[in-house]
Amino acid sequence: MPQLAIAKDFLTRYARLEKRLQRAVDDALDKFADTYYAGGHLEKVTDARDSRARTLRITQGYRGVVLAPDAGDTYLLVTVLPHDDAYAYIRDKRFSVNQALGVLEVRDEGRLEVLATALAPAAEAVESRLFDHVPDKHLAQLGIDPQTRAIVRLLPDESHLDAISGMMPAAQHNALVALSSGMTVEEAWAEVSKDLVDPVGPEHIDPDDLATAIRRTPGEAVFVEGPESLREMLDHPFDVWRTFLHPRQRRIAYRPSYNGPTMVTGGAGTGKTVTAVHRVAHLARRYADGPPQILFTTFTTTLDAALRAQVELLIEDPAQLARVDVRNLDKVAYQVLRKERGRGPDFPKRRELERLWDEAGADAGCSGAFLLSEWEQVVLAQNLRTERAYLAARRRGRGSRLGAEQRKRVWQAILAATARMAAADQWTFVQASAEAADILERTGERPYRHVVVDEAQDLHPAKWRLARALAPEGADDLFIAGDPHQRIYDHRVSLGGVGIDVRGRSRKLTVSYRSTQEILSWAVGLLGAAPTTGMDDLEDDLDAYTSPLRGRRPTVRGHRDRASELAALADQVEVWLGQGVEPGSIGVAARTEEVARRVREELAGAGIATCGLTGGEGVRGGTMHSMKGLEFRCVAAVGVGADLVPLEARVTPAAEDAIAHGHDLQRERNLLFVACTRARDALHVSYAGEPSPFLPRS
Ligand SMILES: Nc1ncnc2c1ncn2[C@@H]1O[C@H](COP(=O)(O)OP(=O)(O)OP(=O)(O)O)[C@@H](O)[C@H]1O
Repeated sequence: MPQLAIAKDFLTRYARLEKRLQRAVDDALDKFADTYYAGGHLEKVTDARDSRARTLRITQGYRGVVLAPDAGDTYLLVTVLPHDDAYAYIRDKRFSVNQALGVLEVRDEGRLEVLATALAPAAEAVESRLFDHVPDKHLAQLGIDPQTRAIVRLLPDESHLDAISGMMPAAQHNALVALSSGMTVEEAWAEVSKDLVDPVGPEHIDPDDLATAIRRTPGEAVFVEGPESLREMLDHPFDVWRTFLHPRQRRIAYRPSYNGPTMVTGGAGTGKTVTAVHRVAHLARRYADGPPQILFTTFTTTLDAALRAQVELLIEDPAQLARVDVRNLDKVAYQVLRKERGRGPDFPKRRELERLWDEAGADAGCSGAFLLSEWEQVVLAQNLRTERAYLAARRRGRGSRLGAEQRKRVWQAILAATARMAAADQWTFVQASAEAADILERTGERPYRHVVVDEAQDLHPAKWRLARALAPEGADDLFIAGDPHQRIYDHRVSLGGVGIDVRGRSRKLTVSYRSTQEILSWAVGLLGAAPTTGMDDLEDDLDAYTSPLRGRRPTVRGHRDRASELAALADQVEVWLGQGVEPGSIGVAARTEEVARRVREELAGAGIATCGLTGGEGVRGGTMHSMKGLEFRCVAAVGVGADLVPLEARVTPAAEDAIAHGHDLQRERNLLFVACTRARDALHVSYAGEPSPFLPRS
């Protein structure tokens, strides 16, 4: 049976082609698919470096590159490129099977040859070279083949190793990076083999067996079952994640079962959401009928729609799809309350509630806003039921200190306000979650079997208690995805504190598929040096966080005043639009509503259509908070000056509470990090007056 495989690069390049060219690719593939066992439409190229490489004619100006075996019947669609680039590719690239790992690899042999000649004098000039201490035997054990070894022996230092990363097979480069960082050969092997789909021994590796090598490399190339599944893939080219999960993501998502709550962490864009969506699909396969068994949830309604769209793309079987509820926890709490009480709770506007709380707070000498947040952030967060418990509670992060007498008055005011809310049947969302969790605890009812939580770092403890109570404790009860570096609200939850134990079941993703390395390295600098505590109470770092994507460094521009900053923003947006970036792929973020509004006015004044961050026609604009969970090709972060970032009104003064001050500053840093890491290809940061102290000094 002939076998057809498609490489990730083919799909990602196809996604970026104009519609006209995509149609031409479709036609060429249709013809090819009809007869591909004969290889009839493929063209052999006389000066091809790898005799198995062929071109597939798409149009006069475009070619597909196909790898065709000498014998057998496996074809790999490698990439699709403008005519000359395709021929240059075929002249320079060679494919091989890694002799230690068994995975498919590709190298730019043309450039490596040039480099070897150029490196020879530099290698002569130094006394010792980077890998002098590593015997050939160890290099071979790690899959470094003789050709690569010849170059490796010439490398004077790590900067040269970095420089050849795009030319040599990725797995071999990873092994060398591991060795150069001081690892032993055993440690380096553990590092490079950890993403293997199936462990292999060299004795089982056939250098000519491309089909098996492709099977061992599902993050880069996969077999398609036939023309229909190829069509299906090409119909959704931007959804590369549906097919090409990184082996680590796949292992986490498709592990048959976990014997308790599981957590996935990782920097922005490492595919936590994607992994969670695949986990949902995996769990859904268990159920053919009955009520929904899986809740997929996150903390805002705006993200619900995006998650639902992804789930619908991935789960094709309507019966399985019907077993999944995608909704945020506020809606779930509403349903639990409605079922219990026969009617749903009413959630008045925050301002309205604050007025009610203002009245209750008059005696205690506190504003309604302060009291309301004291209730939600201390009382409901810690589930305090009595005055005694409140008097003894830690009020971490709450700013102003309260003496015992003052606390008693605050407690009384809270009782009075909550009684008035109860009489009017008014609720806050946090309170509804706390109440729903209590109801489930009391009744023992468990509406779901599995709860999958995305953006977990920002859930209020009451919502965690609800999440915990929604599914019975046991295998696969909770699957949690989040990044503590992206905390942008005040909830610093310890999962242990809400009865969720993820010890031994915590996994980390480190490769960013969204932002380029240039954007990522710059953005990590915004986070500062303070250690971050993860949701499991352990320290979390972004040390191994990298991106395979390369691009331009972010630009940072200072301006005299806001008017000139915004005028320059309009120019920048024009440049992006002129480069062919779709308006909806440009996102502009500001720290405050006020600046976000001025941005939209300025762009509209310059004749550029704008809309909110999540929908509509035009360039998208909004606050940094509402950027969470989104992504854009180009991002402009505006107003990143000392006047707005950090936003003084949101930072507890150090004199009042030093710990709260530190937390608030970190949260402001995280917020800027979140906004900047929404960018895939380009990031532009600007300010008026003095720069934000968070910006790296240039
Ligand atoms: N294995 C993969 N191959 C290609 N693209 C991927 C892969 N995994 C994720 N992506 C893409 O990378 C981007 C980021 O993925 P995702 O939103 O899941 O990351 P995240 O870790 O949840 O990000 P954040 O924490 O910033 O919200 C998306 O465009 C997604 O489609």
